[in-house]
Amino acid sequence: MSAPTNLVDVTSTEHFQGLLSAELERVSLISFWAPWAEPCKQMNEVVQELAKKYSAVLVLRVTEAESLSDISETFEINSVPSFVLLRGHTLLGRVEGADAKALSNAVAMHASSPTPQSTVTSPPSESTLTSPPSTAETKEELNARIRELLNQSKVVLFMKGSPDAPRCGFSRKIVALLRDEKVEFTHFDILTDEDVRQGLKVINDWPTYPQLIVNGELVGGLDIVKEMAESGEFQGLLA
Ligand SMILES: N[C@@H](CCC(=O)N[C@@H](CS)C(=O)NCC(=O)O)C(=O)O
Repeated sequence: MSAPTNLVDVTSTEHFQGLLSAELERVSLISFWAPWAEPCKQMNEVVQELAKKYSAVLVLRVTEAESLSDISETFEINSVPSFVLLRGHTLLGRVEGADAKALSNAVAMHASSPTPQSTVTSPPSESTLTSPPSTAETKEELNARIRELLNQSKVVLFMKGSPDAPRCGFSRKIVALLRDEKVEFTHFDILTDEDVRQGLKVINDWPTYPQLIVNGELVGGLDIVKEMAESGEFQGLLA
């Protein structure tokens, strides 16, 4: 039996990011599984059936492996099987354990419609051709707002969630690092504002979060800050 084309085995973090970022409006089901875990076998079949039934949903299988541990950590996966539903990068829901019914219900709730879906995109409706409502923020206004956020304090962390309740493993790690280094910082939760989330990526030419800002300028994400802290360069930057 050939696998449906919307069912993809993730091979690396970059592969995963690329697939998710390709269509930010698409619903994805991420299946975290391991070949050694018996309950995953049965759930793999359920996942395959769901992929067939909802061809508009992108189904990504993440096998438990060191090379993919960043992905599991981001979604705070502690056991397999576990499932996460996203729209683009936004979390819609999660199901833990081999609960076929809960998984089917969750997918049914968020998937727009079962297959067959037309692959032809319908022409934009009239309303999408008109200019945005006057209340919408212009690009200039958004950029000005982002500039203010960048300069709200000497050290600003753009992260997912808050320092006390991070919603991504990378954000959690950078908060721990800043706390270890006894750095005072303010934060902005990019999950609360999609415009800032996407706009800041462009301004800083940096595709991911966390983003650490010192004196209004991007220092980097977790990897860069970690390296700088290890070499002592980071402490110098704050002096
Ligand atoms: N290696 C990166 C990891 C950060 C990362 O991959 N973040 C992802 C997942 S949390 C991200 O922000 N993706 C874009 C988005 O969610 O908008 C770092 O050093 O900061």
